[in-house]
Amino acid sequence: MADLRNRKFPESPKTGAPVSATGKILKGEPVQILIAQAEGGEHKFELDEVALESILLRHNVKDKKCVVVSVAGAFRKGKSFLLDFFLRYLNAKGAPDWLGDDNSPLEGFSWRGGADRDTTGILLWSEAFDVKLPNGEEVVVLLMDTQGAFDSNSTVKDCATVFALSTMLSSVQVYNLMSNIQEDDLQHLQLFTEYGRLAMADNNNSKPFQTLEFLVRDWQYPYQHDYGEEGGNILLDKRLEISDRQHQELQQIRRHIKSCFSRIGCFLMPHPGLKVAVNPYFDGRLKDIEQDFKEYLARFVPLFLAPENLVMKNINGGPITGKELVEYFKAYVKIYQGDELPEPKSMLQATAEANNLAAVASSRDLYSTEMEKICGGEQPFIAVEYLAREHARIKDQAIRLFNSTKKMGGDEFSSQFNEKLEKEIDNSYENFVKHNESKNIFHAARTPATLFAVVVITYMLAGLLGFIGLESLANLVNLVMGVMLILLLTWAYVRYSGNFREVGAFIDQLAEIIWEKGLQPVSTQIMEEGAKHAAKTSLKKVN
Ligand SMILES: Nc1nc2c(ncn2[C@@H]2O[C@H](COP(=O)(O)OP(=O)(O)OP(=O)(O)O)[C@@H](O)[C@H]2O)c(=O)[nH]1
Ligand SMILES: [Mg+2]
Repeated sequence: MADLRNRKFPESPKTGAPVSATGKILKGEPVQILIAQAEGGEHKFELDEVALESILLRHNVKDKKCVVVSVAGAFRKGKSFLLDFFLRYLNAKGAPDWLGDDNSPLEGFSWRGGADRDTTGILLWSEAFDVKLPNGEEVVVLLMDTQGAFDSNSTVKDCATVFALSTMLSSVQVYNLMSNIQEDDLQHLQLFTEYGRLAMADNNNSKPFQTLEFLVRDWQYPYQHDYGEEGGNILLDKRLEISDRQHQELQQIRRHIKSCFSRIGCFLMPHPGLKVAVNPYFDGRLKDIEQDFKEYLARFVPLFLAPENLVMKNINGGPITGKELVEYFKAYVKIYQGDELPEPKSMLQATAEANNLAAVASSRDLYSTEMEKICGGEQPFIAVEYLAREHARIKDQAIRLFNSTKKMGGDEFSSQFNEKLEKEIDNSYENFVKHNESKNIFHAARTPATLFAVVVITYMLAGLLGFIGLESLANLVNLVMGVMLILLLTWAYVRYSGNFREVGAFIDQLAEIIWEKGLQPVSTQIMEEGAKHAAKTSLKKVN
């Protein structure tokens, strides 16, 4: 594919179409605008702004309203192949034999046989097609090809990003499905559109996206529902029907899909024949395609591309020009490159995570309830060692409950939740310890007791110093006593009123320092001396 980054399109003076270096007018080519990158296991998408602007900022596009038709769905299901017929229709400019001759190979967006994915990221056709609406207004039509979902190289996030971006930026999204509309197709649609809706600023309650067309390829039951639009809509009504008898989950999927799109339709396509499906040398020529398929293709394409059926791209209720579309592309891609959106996950991973989180929550509840019984608000202070022993016992009980709860995802997956549980339990143990401490009246009375002791000591010291004539020193000690008294009264006021709590905390800290550095060593010393003295006296008595 041409590298548009380093290439500048000079414009043809007459038509505005890009011209090659040799001056020959190009019919157009697929241009990669969203590039999928996988580096060291990390998947990212990057917008090629130069390539995008080379299409949308051309003078015949930038100020015109745009119609954007995209095809999305699982990989290897003929999306690019179909888009090449869209190209033929637009190139024919209304000619009735637009399907072309029997022997021309099908060209345009890259398509091919084989089991491995072909298209990656998002591509636009380099030419925006000028179309005149029945009311005389000129608009441009853009075609968008997308990376197929669910191939073995893409994560759920990759698939969701491509689908969401193409839905947000197109006016018609063709949801390309094989054989039938299955429940998993609806589930994926729900996941992907929700990922898109999250990224869009929700200015009003209107539906965020425009037209969604379910295109069922290789429809095998025409005897039940006819090929084409009519049969498709009957099938669609059946699949999207909501009834009270349905499970809530099924009802919710259907409600979600209906709430996302302004219009939803369905078309049943016949099988194109074995040459298309399995012949490795098939190059897209019409003579190798079944008549039925060609007939219904000729009905399907104009449903979206005939001038009277075009749907203009609208965002926030207004039509969008090429210039504005560039800005929306940039803004939306940036959202998906950032971290603010939650990561879409596979069904198993999401379920396993929910199971594990629920198990963590019930084990944590068990821990809290049992610990509350031992040292909760109503319970008196208990010895620290006893509390630690009980904590170990109940924590063990909670972890055993977590391990014995049935969870999806396997042991390795659970181990990170086990760690989370342990961390949460340890945190709440710290709180229980603090709470228990606060019930210890000796601890609670430490500040007033310390301050009071200092007041008494300074009072006696001041008296003594006055008695031996050291008046100035006695005054200094009196000053200290006064400060301590003020601190004591302030502390009492803070505790009583609950105001100025930071002042209270400061006094507590000060008292703690006085206790630890001054009173506690002295009192320990006195106690030790006292004990020694008592031991000596009792020894003398015995002798
Ligand atoms: N069975 C069947 N095969 C089709 C149909 N249309 C195209 N094909 C074949 O499907 C194969 C894949 O076509 P592509 O257009 O490359 O498919 P794609 O969905 O774009 O694939 P990716 O780009 O890998 O996502 C080709 O061999 C086509 O011949 C169809 O309606 N039914
Ligand atoms: Mg493709």
